[in-house]
Amino acid sequence: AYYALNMYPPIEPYDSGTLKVSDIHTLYYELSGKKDGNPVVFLHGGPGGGVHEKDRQFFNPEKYNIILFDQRGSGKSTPTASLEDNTTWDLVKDIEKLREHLKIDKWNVFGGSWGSTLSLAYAQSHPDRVKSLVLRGIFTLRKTELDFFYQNGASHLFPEAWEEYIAPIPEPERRDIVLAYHAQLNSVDEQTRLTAAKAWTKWEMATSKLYMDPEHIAEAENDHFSNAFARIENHYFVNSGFMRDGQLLEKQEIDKIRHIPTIVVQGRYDVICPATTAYDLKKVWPEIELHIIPDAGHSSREPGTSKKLVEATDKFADL
Ligand SMILES: CNCC(=O)c1nnc(C(C)(C)C)o1
Repeated sequence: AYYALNMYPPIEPYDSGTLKVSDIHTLYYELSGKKDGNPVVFLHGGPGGGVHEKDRQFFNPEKYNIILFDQRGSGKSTPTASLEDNTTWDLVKDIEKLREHLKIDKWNVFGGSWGSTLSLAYAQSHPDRVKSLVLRGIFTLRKTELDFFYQNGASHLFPEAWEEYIAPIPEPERRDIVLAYHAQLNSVDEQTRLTAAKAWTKWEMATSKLYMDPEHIAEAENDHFSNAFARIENHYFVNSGFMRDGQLLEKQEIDKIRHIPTIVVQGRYDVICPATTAYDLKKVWPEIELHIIPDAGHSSREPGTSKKLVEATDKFADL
């Protein structure tokens, strides 16, 4: 329950809406907490993961105006799972469109996993709009990062789940599993797409916590969630996030955001976004506060991680 994770109690939005951001894409967003409070925008993971009602609970609702939205093709945004006009830089533009739509000048940014990737890309593109950054499970989509989780690395720690993940891929295609999945996730045959989407998603859900969580794993059985999550993640990964390898960690990029108060929370046993990337970020950006949680994996909702994330948002609540 939320108190065991040191999170704030469940709350309902005080408002929600949709925002048309391109010829085909419309975003779903929702506002919670204090209407005229300190604004914070939550950038969800995946990409393609969508927001979850529990994501509102990382923030003090008496202090923050909490803004959650589903990125292109994710969650309640439409068209679901669409890969058209769906790139990192389209999402960065969407965040600015949402900020202007909500008449916000500057805001705090919170993101984990892919959400940390997008937070860094957004801050480096619009540093003057970012009051603070709280990042979890640092992910910068370098080839080494993708290879570790999707080709050869995490597979050594979760051999049972790995066997299920590679099952849909014929042996000869296993030398590039992400590419092989791209073919199946974009197949003309709907059943092929769905089978691949569930196997892809189950691999991530099975490995996201220090202790495997059957309830979390069962979320992969949700067709709508898995289809969007798998198709959009795979699309971004085969395109290397539409960035140069290591771009977000380049000194010239970090110099643009070095002044922004930033707290990073990283699980020691995160096998999806291993701690080495958070450490590389710290080496190029020593000004950040880096907390490595000794008994956590990748998920935002493991006790040590959620406690530290709430401490971080409490620290920035009056900025
Ligand atoms: C490689 N993807 C990591 C990521 O962004 C992620 N992992 N789990 C999630 C959800 C919480 C959205 C399922 O996102």
